[in-house]
Amino acid sequence: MAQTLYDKIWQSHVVANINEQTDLLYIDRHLVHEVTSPQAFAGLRENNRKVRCPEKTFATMDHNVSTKSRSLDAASDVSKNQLMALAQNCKDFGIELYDLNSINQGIVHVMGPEQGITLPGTTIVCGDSHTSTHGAFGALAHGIGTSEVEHVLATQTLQQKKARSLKIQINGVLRPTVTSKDLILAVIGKLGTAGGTGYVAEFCGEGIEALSMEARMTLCNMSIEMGAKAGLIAPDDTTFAYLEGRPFAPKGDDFKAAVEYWQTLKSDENAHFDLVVELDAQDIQPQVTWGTSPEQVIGIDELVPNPDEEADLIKADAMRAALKYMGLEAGQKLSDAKVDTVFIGSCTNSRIEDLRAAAEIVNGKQVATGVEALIVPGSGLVKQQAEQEGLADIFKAAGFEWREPGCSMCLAMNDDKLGAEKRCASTSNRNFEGRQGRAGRTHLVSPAMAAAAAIAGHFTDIRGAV
Ligand SMILES: CC(C)[C@H](C(=O)O)[C@@H](O)C(=O)O
Ligand code: SF4
Repeated sequence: MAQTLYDKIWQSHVVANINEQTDLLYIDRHLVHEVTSPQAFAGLRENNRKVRCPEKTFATMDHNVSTKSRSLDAASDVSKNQLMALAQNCKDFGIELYDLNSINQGIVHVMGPEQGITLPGTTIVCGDSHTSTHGAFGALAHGIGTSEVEHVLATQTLQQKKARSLKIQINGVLRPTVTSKDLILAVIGKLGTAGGTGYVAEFCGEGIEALSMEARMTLCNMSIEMGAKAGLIAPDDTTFAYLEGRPFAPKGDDFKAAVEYWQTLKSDENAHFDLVVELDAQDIQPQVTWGTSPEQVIGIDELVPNPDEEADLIKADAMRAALKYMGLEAGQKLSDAKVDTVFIGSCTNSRIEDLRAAAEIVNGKQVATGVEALIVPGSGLVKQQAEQEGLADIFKAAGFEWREPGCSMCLAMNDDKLGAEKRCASTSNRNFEGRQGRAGRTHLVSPAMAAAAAIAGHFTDIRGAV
């Protein structure tokens, strides 16, 4: 029977059938960060258990770290305790940890692919919802809860119920300056934040094949924001080229053999999908969210929608609440809203290509007066590369702050908080109330759109700007 990519990965990882819908799956890679792991390790200790496969478990410090300094002491007391607990747990259980002294330290979803830990056809879990990022490599990757973290640490397996399959086909290629961030925002705008609930979404078509690995990661990263369990993209030559030579990727003949297998990892031509959605890449323009949910999004040349014109009364109420919180009026142009803060970072958009795209806009210009703008690279390696390429100098000369890697203002667990009622152009993935700081107003955009907002002091249409 014709199989989807999801079916293939699933089938090759079944350890046991639990019941008709549920299987016990083998987990190839387990990524760990400081926020969702302490109780899991405590559980192991209580039951006198070991980590089953420490060599398949990788940890990094990201959510709580200060981005102003690489010293642990720069973190708040609560954060420092959590970071120190992670260090102790990794030491006690024999797990590789990229701590603040390591150049490999960074946001867990930037670090995994960068190290070649993320490989096609593998199952990957992490106590973090944006684990979906790794699906860009054709890995079945999703977030898990803390009790599941403990289960995977102890057994290297996980009970899972098979999801339905969703195919998102992108016809044609994106226009210049339109990125995969705009594409996924447009998809979420179309399907809604619950549109993917109960599904694993496979992205395919010409528009996907043309994307770089970085762009594919951005896309899969946000598939969780439409409710999907995971995002998937079939691996191809772009994937293999990215992986070759990475520290944990297979080497030499092993790599060749792996590529042969990886080439089989695609949905068969007649594979059945439970739902199929098609989009035309050429129709997509740079996107900006106007509300407090990623689905509340418009193209840069559209007007903020009017709740009075929304037939669904519940939706209309949510729109009114969002407009109030965001300090916006129905019918206004987003380009008229003054931006106070610009955040370029997060596991969605803090990779080298993202920084290159932002630098291209910024080069030779100045951040608008009164705008606070920060760049937080996704990892030590991204930071180093950006410095070597001269990007850091471009940003610093323009008036951006150039920070140390971490999650930072994506969720403001450290000192990087958006001020109350401040408007932020952010390259992150969530614009919920208070996400970046109490009463802060988040607009999700691509790195180039964020960079342009920093220079202009408001949102602008970047088409034709580069
Ligand atoms: C802290 C963690 C549990 C959380 C997540 O799972 O997504 C965080 O990464 C986020 O983005 O909100
Ligand atoms: S960067 Fe943001 S979305 Fe990504 S893992 Fe960190 S907090 Fe979560």
